[in-house]
Amino acid sequence: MIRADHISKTFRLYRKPSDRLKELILRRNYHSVHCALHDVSFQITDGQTLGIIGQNGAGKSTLLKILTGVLLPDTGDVQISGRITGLLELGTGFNMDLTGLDNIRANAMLLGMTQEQIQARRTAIIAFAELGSFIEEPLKTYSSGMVMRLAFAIAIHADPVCFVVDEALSVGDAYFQQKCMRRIQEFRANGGSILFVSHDMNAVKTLCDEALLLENGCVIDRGSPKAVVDHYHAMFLSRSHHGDLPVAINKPPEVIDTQPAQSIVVESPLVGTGEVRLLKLELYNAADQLIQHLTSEEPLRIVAHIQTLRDLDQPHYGIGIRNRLGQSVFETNTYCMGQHPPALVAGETVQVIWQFTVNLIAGDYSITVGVGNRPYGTGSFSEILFFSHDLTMLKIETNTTAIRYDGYFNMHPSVTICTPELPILPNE
Ligand SMILES: Nc1ncnc2c1ncn2[C@@H]1O[C@H](COP(=O)(O)OP(=O)(O)OP(=O)(O)O)[C@@H](O)[C@H]1O
Repeated sequence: MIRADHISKTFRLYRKPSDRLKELILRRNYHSVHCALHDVSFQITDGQTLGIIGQNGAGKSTLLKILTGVLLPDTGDVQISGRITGLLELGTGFNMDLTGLDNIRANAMLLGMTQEQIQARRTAIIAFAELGSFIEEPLKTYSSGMVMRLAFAIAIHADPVCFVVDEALSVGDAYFQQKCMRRIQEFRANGGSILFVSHDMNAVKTLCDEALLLENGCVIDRGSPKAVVDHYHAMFLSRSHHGDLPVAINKPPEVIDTQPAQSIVVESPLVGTGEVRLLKLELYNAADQLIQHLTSEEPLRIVAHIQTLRDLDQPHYGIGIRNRLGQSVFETNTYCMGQHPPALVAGETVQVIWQFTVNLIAGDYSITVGVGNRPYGTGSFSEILFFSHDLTMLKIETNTTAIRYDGYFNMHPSVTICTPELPILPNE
């Protein structure tokens, strides 16, 4: 179990290195203070995977350094019922002049392993790292991927209670990354906790039990990975908004509304200015019946009734389908489709009708709706008027007449089996 209570950390920033010396000698203030973490508290239980997300400079690395004992907090307390290891600051504790073998001993000691433990694990560490004869060469001859292999092998064999998985893992090649991920899954299955720090939001949604969003050193959200990642995306979306009215970010729903959403008025979308309202969102099958269930491979019609409260000169409409984990399986908008929807005047209502054949594997899906004005680039909007996930639920059932397949979509493959022709022997 890991418990962080009210962790805060500030750094002193000096304009020039000489300012530190001046401050010491002249006893005057030559620094400004930067608060990297402010009153951060959380707990990770055994076997839990906690995702930590946030934009560059949000405070993720500082938090990890405090948890792993590399940095001391100014205030607050960390309690860990064992060892926490990971790839943090790749190469920390390695001596580049020593061989891989010598570094195993030195690094494992730094992690607090006893001589007996090091001796017992040495062979397994060497075997896991797969460095061949390089294990007897100095680390300065290693590539960064090779250093990562050694660091991971030591860290995972140090009997941690919590393992930190961060972007440093991506230094490894695809083969070794997969090997590491398998080992991490094993560690987790055996009750180990994982702190997952990544900018890969799909991985956060897939791997984590819970996520924590850091912004300017503060925890601004914590909850299901899907909801927290939505909040994170909403922050980015709202930054691209340049409309007259400010865009508001609302808390995304934790639970998808499973009631038929024939008449929903979404007053507070995930992101929106309040200038556009979604009055109704309806799902229809081929027989024109309002539905929440559909058989895979059948046509679906989604009708979004949208009202604008102000004039829109270049409105565009977006639609998305997400799976149970909140991963986008399909999304597009009228701008990306090369459409030019007509301008709208204040008070006007439009019906945006989307039609698909749903070639999705059976499961629970949800619908995302967006409305923007004034598109630019490859599909961004100067004004984000309405954007919300999980507005209604769609349950896709297996189509027993379709082929059996695994994955996300039925790609409707065709297959040809060729028998190699017999070689033609040259005439003699
Ligand atoms: N040693 C330091 N001295 C001064 N400021 C620091 C120091 N370490 C971090 N900071 C500052 O603290 C803030 C948080 O940095 P941190 O590295 O924790 O962010 P991060 O969320 O890990 O970012 P990234 O996603 O880019 O890795 C940043 O503004 C950074 O400039």
